[in-house]
Amino acid sequence: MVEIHEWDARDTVALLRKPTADDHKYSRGVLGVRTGSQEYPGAAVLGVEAAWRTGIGMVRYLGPERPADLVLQRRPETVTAPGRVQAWLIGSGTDAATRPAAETARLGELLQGDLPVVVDAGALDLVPGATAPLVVTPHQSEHARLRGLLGLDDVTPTSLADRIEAARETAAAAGIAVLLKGAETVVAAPDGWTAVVRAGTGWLATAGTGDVLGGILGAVVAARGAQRDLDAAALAPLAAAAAYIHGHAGRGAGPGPITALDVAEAVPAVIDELLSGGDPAAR
Ligand SMILES: NC(=O)C1=CN([C@@H]2O[C@H](COP(=O)(O)OP(=O)(O)OC[C@H]3O[C@@H](n4cnc5c(N)ncnc54)[C@H](OP(=O)(O)O)[C@@H]3O)[C@@H](O)[C@H]2O)[C@@H](O)CC1
Ligand SMILES: Nc1ncnc2c1ncn2[C@@H]1O[C@H](COP(=O)(O)OP(=O)(O)O)[C@@H](O)[C@H]1O
Repeated sequence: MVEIHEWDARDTVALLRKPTADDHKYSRGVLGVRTGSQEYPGAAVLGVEAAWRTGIGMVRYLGPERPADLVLQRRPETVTAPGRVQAWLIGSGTDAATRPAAETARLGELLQGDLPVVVDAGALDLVPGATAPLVVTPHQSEHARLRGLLGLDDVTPTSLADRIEAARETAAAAGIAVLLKGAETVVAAPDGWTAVVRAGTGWLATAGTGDVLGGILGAVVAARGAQRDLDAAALAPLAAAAAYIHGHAGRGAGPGPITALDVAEAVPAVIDELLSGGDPAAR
């Protein structure tokens, strides 16, 4: 019988860290971001906004010019010069079919590196063969495509039990952490550790909320990566924490219709509540 961890507020706060008098921006974590494209520039803005709102020392945005301009308009604190980072976020707002060869080569280097990488959307095709510690964030259709690339059955399971089984199989086969998005988010580590996160609201089913999740997760990983080395097994609980924060930010952004940017803006209140000993699920 597979043990499934029901992820909660206490699990999440255990992975967060309040800045202290000893901190400076590099010790709090630096996230490198290569997201967005000519076709989907907004995804870059959403991910960068969410990363900043999650609480991080620095975000370096190193994507194309059009999204970079929009990112800087929204968040002038974003650094666009290359330099030291502790984690990468790639793929949101990109399409593998139109990705320039130079970008494929650059992403390939990151995926063969030592730093943890959050892989979303249009970079999921690069997962097979990658050796860096990875956490992938597919929705159901992206997960089915990824499984096909990995030589696994191209299934699109719908029941929770089947989604759990599929996510676990993908994680074990590729040696990566898998965050399978949905109303109930499933997180699986390559060693079999599995969690379900039930934190969201149906209002999250709106364009760009997955890009926001990528930014939250990137920031959580970079913050933790600034403290210690992370392997794929260590990335799975961080993914569950990010999904928990994201779901409760979605709830907090409501009660009514919400946009993806609303979700990013609601993240600080969730983190403050968690670090103050509160339980957003009790609201
Ligand atoms: N403002 C911006 O810049 C934004 C940019 N974005 C960027 O757009 C890019 C394309 O991402 P995408 O998810 O729209 O397209 P893609 O994976 O090709 O979908 C193909 C098929 O998959 C399904 N499907 C989709 N979602 C599902 C779900 N949650 N759960 C289950 N199934 C789902 C659905 O199939 P159906 O169910 O209709 O048969 C759909 O037809 C990507 O880079 C992303 O980051 C977006 O984030 C929006 C905001
Ligand atoms: N019905 C729902 N209930 C709760 N959360 C949902 C629901 N539908 C989608 N979500 C969440 O919203 C996000 C959508 O991500 P994604 O499908 O990648 O959208 P996009 O590509 O537009 O950013 C995921 O975090 C997912 O878990």
